[in-house]
Formats: sequence, C-alpha cells, structure tokens
Amino acid sequence: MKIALFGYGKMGKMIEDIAVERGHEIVARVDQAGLSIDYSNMDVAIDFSMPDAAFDNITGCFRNGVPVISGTTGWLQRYEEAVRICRETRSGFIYASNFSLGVNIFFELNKYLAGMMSQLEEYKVEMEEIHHTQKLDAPSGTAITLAEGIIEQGNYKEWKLDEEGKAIVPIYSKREGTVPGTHTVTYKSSVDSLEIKHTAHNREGFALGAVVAAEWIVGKTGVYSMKDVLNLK
Ligand SMILES: NC(=O)C1=CN([C@@H]2O[C@H](COP(=O)(O)OP(=O)(O)OC[C@H]3O[C@@H](n4cnc5c(N)ncnc54)[C@H](OP(=O)(O)O)[C@@H]3O)[C@@H](O)[C@H]2O)C=CC1
Ligand SMILES: O=C(O)C1=N[C@H](C(=O)O)C[C@H](O)C1
Repeated sequence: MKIALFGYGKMGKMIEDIAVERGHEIVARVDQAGLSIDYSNMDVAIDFSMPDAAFDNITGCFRNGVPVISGTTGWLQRYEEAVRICRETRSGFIYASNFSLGVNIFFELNKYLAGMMSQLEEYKVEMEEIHHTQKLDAPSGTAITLAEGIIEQGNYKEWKLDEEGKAIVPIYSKREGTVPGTHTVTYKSSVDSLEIKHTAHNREGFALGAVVAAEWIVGKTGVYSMKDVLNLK
C-alpha cells in the first residue's frame, strides 16, 4: 500500500516505521501548509498533524480521491464539514481521538460503567488526563470522547475543563514531562471511589492502530470508526 503521511512529527515518524515493517511504502511526507502535493500515487493518507492544519489536509485528500485516517485532535469543530465533503466526494474517512486497541476497549468499558452509574445518584464523575508538555490541545481528544460516552447515558449535559457542577463532567488536564497519555475516569461518593484507567506506555499502540485502520479503509467509501475496524460489538 502507498501511504502519504500528513504530519511528520512524533506520530508520523512512528507510523512510518510500523508501516514499513508491515510492507507498505511511504510515498509522501507533508509537514507544512502550502506545499504542492502529488496525490496521484497515494492509496491512503494518514494525518497526524496539527489542530489548525488537519481540516485542509483531510479535505484536500478527499477532493483528490484519497481516503484518510486522521488522528489529529483539536480540530473537531469542523468534523461535520469534513464528513459532508467526504460523502460528496465519495471518499473514505476514519477519525479517532485514539487509535490504540486498549483505549478503544476502554471507550466501551467507560460507556458500560457510565450506564450502570447513571442509576446511582450518590456518585459523581470526574476525569483526569495527563500528557507530555508539547501537547497543543486540552483537554485531550481521548478525554472528550470519554466524556461524550458518559454524557450519552443521560445524567450529565456537558463536559468542562477544570469546572465542576451538577450536570457537568469535569476534565482536569495535566502536562508533565514526556507522558504519552494517561486517562482516568473516577466516580466518587462520600464513602468510596471507583476508578477506571488507561495508561499508554509509549506511542506504538496509537501508530499501529492507525496503520491497521489505513489497511482497512482502502477500497471502501464512507465514514467509519475504530469500532468498525476492530469489529467491537
Ligand atoms: N488519535 C491518536 O491515537 C493520537 C493522536 N495524536 C494527535 O496527533 C497530532 C500529532 O501528534 P504528534 O505527532 O505527537 O505531534 P508533533 O508536534 O510531534 O507533530 C506534528 C507535525 O505536524 C507538522 N505540521 C505543521 N503544519 C502542518 C501541516 N500544515 N500539514 C502537515 N503537517 C504539519 C509539524 O511540523 P513542525 O513541527 O515543523 O511545525 C509536526 O512535525 C496531535 O493532534 C495529537 O493530539 C497523537 C497521538 C495519538
Ligand atoms: O497528543 C498526544 O500525544 C495524544 N493525543 C491524543 C489525544 O488528544 O487524546 C491521543 C493520545 O492520548 C496522545
């Protein structure tokens, strides 16, 4: 498979290593806006760039018939617009705030737990995410997906950064050293706490998930999720 990398930083480089190990070829490395890009030779694009670059990278690929896997976070205010352009151009698209197998299982566990806890008024939820100090966005995309999974169970209306309230899922973001990504969801009552946690030990799980998603999307049109790729029920 011929893969184009949009974003050639920490993730782009790790994706390159894993893609090459799996027998793929990297045909483009795009790391700034405004470059002249030859889309004719790409089977699929993988975008791990920057919040203000992702939308143009993704939709540029759609308009040139290239399906996209995007893991860039912090650009989702334009997600629906990207989806519309994907459908209009009959392209293929997967966005995931987190491509690792472990976190995608954690997303499902979180929803299941939130469903049970929604019956118990004595517990109040809160979340914490810890990442490296170079991270541009807060809260993390993963924390937002987790919060949305809790909100869809009905007891909470919105998430907020560093803010508590009856119908609010508070998210506390910490930036420390080189931490690849740690997410904790905690339910507290006056008598105990119940906690689920995912700790990434490095970035390999994210990169492998993105390459597996790229292998999966080639030849398909439409908008999918990692749940489809991993066939999680
Ligand atoms: N979904 C997931 O599983 C994961 C998502 N992420 C997300 O992926 C993104 C990238 O993370 P990471 O690799 O750690 O970040 P880095 O900062 O290491 O890499 C981002 C790269 O994008 C480059 N860039 C700048 N402008 C553009 C542009 N217009 N088009 C393409 N590339 C550009 C930067 O170049 P320069 O430095 O020269 O500006 C940099 O090399 C982040 O949004 C992060 O949150 C990260 C890990 C997992
Ligand atoms: O910026 C990162 O590093 C990461 N970003 C993603 C996020 O915002 O959730 C995924 C992972 O946690 C690493």
